[in-house]
Amino acid sequence: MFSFSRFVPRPREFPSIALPNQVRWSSSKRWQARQHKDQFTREAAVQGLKSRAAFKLLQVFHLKRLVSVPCCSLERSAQIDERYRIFKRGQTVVDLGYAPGSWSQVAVSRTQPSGRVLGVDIIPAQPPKGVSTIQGNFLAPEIQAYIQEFLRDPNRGRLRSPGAIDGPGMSAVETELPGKASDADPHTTASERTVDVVLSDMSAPWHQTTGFWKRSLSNPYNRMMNTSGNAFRDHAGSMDLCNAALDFSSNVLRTGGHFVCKFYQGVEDKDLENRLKSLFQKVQRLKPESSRSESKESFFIGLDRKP
Ligand SMILES: C[S@@+](CC[C@H](N)C(=O)[O-])C[C@H]1O[C@@H](n2cnc3c(N)ncnc32)[C@H](O)[C@@H]1O
Repeated sequence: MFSFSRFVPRPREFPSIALPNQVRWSSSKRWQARQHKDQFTREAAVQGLKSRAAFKLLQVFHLKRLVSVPCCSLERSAQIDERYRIFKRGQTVVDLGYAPGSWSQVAVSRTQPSGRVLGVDIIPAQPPKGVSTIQGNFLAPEIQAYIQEFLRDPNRGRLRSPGAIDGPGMSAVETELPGKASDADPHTTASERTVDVVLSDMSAPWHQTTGFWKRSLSNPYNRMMNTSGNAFRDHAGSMDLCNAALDFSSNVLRTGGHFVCKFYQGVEDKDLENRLKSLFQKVQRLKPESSRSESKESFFIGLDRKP
């Protein structure tokens, strides 16, 4: 149930800098050339993953356990998970900013056959098999209320028949544009918290500058940029998104549940880390190998939500 007409990008909060066409063109060419050479991009294509971002998630979890996994297959990393049990079968995982969907693919592969994975994104995208999705701005209270309503029913979005995601042509379990929901409930009781893992790879979508001719649902990167190139702006935007993801987690995450968020480093990340420490037994800050060294991108992982 996608509708481009209902898609309203988050308003730009800072004035844009107009770039001459040539500059835009050459940076886009550089991006394409770099993607082509990158080992994680190639490996993601070989493994049928929606993007190279999958390796960031795999490595963040494995780094936490001090296991070195330079560029491993989903199968190999599943063996490592078997030992450490970060994801488990049957779990509920919420993937905030899921598009194009490689983190959700990892989550589905770990939680199937009885798990459920809910992806939320502001942009329309073709969800990976086995993933339910809600399209909307996560920062909007009515979207969060809708997500919470979805999660409250523990069977909603769960695969109906085990093994169904392997069937040809099967796509999302449910895909929705939100209708009406009551306001987000900031005071959920422990028994109402149904989520085992919250993932957030959200980064503020800045307005598109190239690739307007593409209209492919499965390649949303051609319509949205994820960083602005301005370190302060990226940091400030990521702090808003991470803090919102953390507030949401405190409402929906079970005791013992886990949280991962990507952020862009800057002056406020220590405050975020302290907030994480008040909710989780263990908190780590990680920079996996697959995260480009020149970027200020980093990850927090919060393990074992306190009661
Ligand atoms: C780096 S991409 C995520 C990649 C994804 N983890 C994967 O594995 O394919 C960041 C996503 O966050 C989404 N996003 C950013 N701000 C958002 C918001 N306020 N609400 C929902 N999604 C948002 C963007 O649209 C974009 O698709």
